[in-house]
Amino acid sequence: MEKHSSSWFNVESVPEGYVFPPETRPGKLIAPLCKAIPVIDLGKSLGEDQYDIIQQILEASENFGIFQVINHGVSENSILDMMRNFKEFFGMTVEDKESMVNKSGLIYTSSTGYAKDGVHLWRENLKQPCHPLEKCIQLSPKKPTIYREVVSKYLVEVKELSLRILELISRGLGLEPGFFKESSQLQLMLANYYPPCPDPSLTLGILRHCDPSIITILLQDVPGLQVVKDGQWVGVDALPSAFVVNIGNQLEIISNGKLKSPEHRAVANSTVTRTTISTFINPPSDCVVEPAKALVNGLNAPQYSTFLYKDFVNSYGAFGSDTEAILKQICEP
Ligand SMILES: O=C(O)CCC(=O)C(=O)O
Ligand SMILES: [Fe+2]
Repeated sequence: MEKHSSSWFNVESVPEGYVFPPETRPGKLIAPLCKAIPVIDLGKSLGEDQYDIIQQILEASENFGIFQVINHGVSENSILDMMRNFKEFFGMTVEDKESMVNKSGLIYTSSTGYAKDGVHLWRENLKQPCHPLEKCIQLSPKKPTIYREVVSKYLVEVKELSLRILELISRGLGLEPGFFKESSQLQLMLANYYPPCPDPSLTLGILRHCDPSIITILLQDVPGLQVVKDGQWVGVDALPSAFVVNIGNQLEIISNGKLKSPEHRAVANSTVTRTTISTFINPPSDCVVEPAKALVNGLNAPQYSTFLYKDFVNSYGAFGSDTEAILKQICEP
């Protein structure tokens, strides 16, 4: 077991335990920021442009599986406070951070304590369960002092945004209003902290994966998120006050493969710290997941079988983040 240090990343070269094999590391090739990923103005989704916004969301979800939203209704203060809160949280000593999270469900992971296939990720992270929110917040860190107030306000606002986007998607797919009510009940938040890295071509902040959620709403302060588009890694720009919306595996399945859940990863950079907050909208564990009946007919055979969400999640133990293997095992029709 390596010894925890409050500054594992203050090094001149990348320690051996953080170097990924050539086939998984980012390498020297820079993934260009992809300007074609749509930026959708949700401010227009309430008025007469609603139909147009729904089409933009569906098109982006089919072509990229990812898009950004602006004028989304989450307050500027909430966004700034969240970033401030988590920069302060991750700036504390490892001992302080660890002392605050020995509560059920709340998990702090320093990079030194966690290895994926024997290699450490270039990040620290904090997993914050959110359901039910009032109870989870009572078990949240007390430091920074703004933590509980800021995080609970943000989560309420982001939940509202997530449900709004799902409602637009259900209309676009031709499903009945409230279609996602049951499958979108559980919120889960991850705060990620990627310090500057002496050689980002060798390391990874998060390995290539698809999110096992319905959708994910990501806040990022600087670029570092990459998605696979037409077989190539491309970067997702960090726009001020925008959210990145990611289609999760479950939504791909419910839409019978019409909407795509993109493979993505996070890379570090050599100059600045990157902080991101992922908020996942997940089904409850006993939720039955399957292609929506309205989308399956004589011309459109089901692409996936019916399964329980918990079986999908539990298969991560056996398959890691190999989504193809999970889909084959759990939901091949
Ligand atoms: O930090 C990022 O850019 C990506 C985070 C992510 O993919 C996740 O939390 O699932
Ligand atoms: Fe992700």
